[in-house]
Amino acid sequence: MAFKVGLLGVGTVGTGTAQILLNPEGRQPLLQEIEIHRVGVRSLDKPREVQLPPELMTTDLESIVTDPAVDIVVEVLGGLEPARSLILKAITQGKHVVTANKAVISRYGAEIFTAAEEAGVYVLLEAAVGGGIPVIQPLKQSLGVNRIQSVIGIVNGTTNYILTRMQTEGGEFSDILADAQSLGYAEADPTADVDGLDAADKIAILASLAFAGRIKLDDVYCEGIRQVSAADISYAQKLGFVIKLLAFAKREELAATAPPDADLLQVRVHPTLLPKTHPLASINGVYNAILVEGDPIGQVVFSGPGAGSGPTASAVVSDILNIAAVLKTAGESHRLHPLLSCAHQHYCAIAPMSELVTRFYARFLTKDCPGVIGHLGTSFGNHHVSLESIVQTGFRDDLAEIVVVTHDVREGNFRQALDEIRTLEAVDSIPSILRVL
Ligand SMILES: NC(=O)C1=CN([C@@H]2O[C@H](COP(=O)(O)OP(=O)(O)OC[C@H]3O[C@@H](n4cnc5c(N)ncnc54)[C@H](OP(=O)(O)O)[C@@H]3O)[C@@H](O)[C@H]2O)C=CC1
Ligand SMILES: N[C@@H](CC=O)C(=O)O
Ligand code: NA
Repeated sequence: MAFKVGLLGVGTVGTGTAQILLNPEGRQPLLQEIEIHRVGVRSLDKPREVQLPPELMTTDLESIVTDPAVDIVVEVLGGLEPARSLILKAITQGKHVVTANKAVISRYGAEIFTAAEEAGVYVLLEAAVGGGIPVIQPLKQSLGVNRIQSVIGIVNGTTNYILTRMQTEGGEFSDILADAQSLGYAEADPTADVDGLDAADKIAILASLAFAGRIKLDDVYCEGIRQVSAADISYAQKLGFVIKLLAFAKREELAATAPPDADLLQVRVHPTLLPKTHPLASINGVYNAILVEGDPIGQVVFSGPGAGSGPTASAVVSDILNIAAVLKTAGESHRLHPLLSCAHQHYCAIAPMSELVTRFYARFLTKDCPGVIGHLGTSFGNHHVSLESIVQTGFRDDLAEIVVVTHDVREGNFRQALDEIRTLEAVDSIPSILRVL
């Protein structure tokens, strides 16, 4: 029996997917039983890097998801629509779905997984987080017996590539972004990468799996890398840190003033100063890594290429293979495999950022007058913010530049201190505020 795939999209990921499926030799033997039956694209005239028989190609994507011969629909179109509608249509037609689309899953996961459960089909999404890195299935299966405490990851290849190159060669942000686009790492609209939205989609998905509940994307705090300047990268380096865009999902120890709700999660994305010795600090370029901490396993790090054609296709095809394997062994009348399907019902409660307890790095530009450092210290003290270091690092445009690193502090208190500092006559501006791990 051959399993028939309807492939929606032959861009970066679709091309890699077709290349694996068309060249099964030397891989898992079951791949030889999977064939590409139909292929949907936007333009039939576009030159393609993979040779696909022209009679398989169509621009009528709906005809693929309703084709009775198709067993598995692979959605690698990107964007919200028509991807969401086509996934839902495929499900109601009884097709299994494989998708790399974290934007659709993080927004419409509840609707999609409910429909899939009702229809008795799988929706697998290994490629949606960490590209080629196996992390979704390990969270569902191999780590399923653990109580997860935290998931911390570098989950966006484009921004990690940009930050790494800014750090190593001090290049211009826009030139480096253009390189990331030409390498196929960036989203069609790269603001999703740069502004942290892609990482927010991904951590919402990981949090949902790790903490067995649904996550409202609006609850995920999100800051991108636009505000990270060459000056911050350089100061961070001198202080023993690297700057990474980190995504966090954790049962956070909350400040004493927080509501006594033991199950509050922190789910957030922001650039972070990371000690150079931290396991995620050496993850560079398009590489991603996800550090999972659970009981009783302790810490596990998953790392590998987080974007790009071949690596992402590896994850897509592994999902196709998983479905084919289950269908082959279970036959037509199978029930959904509980370690492959997804059936969360309740929504997780997310703690407000004001209750987060973390260290901060802040850079101030001030008039160069006596007592400024003292005034800053007093304002921080007024709001119970204890400082680890405060140094005048030099001058910028005739203004004194002062860099502060705090001890652990409740974010709400730190923000109040900054509000007071902004009113100080000597303070010109606060160009950077970054959290420190
Ligand atoms: N690129 C990467 O490294 C990674 C991407 N992903 C995800 O994979 C998905 C695909 O990304 P990627 O391959 O980079 O995207 P591309 O833009 O490279 O490819 C998109 C493909 O879908 C087709 N397509 C898009 N919209 C339509 C439409 N309305 N009708 C018909 N065809 C359409 C395009 O057709 P045509 O070729 O004719 O224009 C193209 O073949 C996204 O969800 C992305 O987030 C996940 C992990 C990594
Ligand atoms: N644009 C994304 C692609 C993979 O998900 C990234 O840069 O990580
Ligand atoms: Na993955």
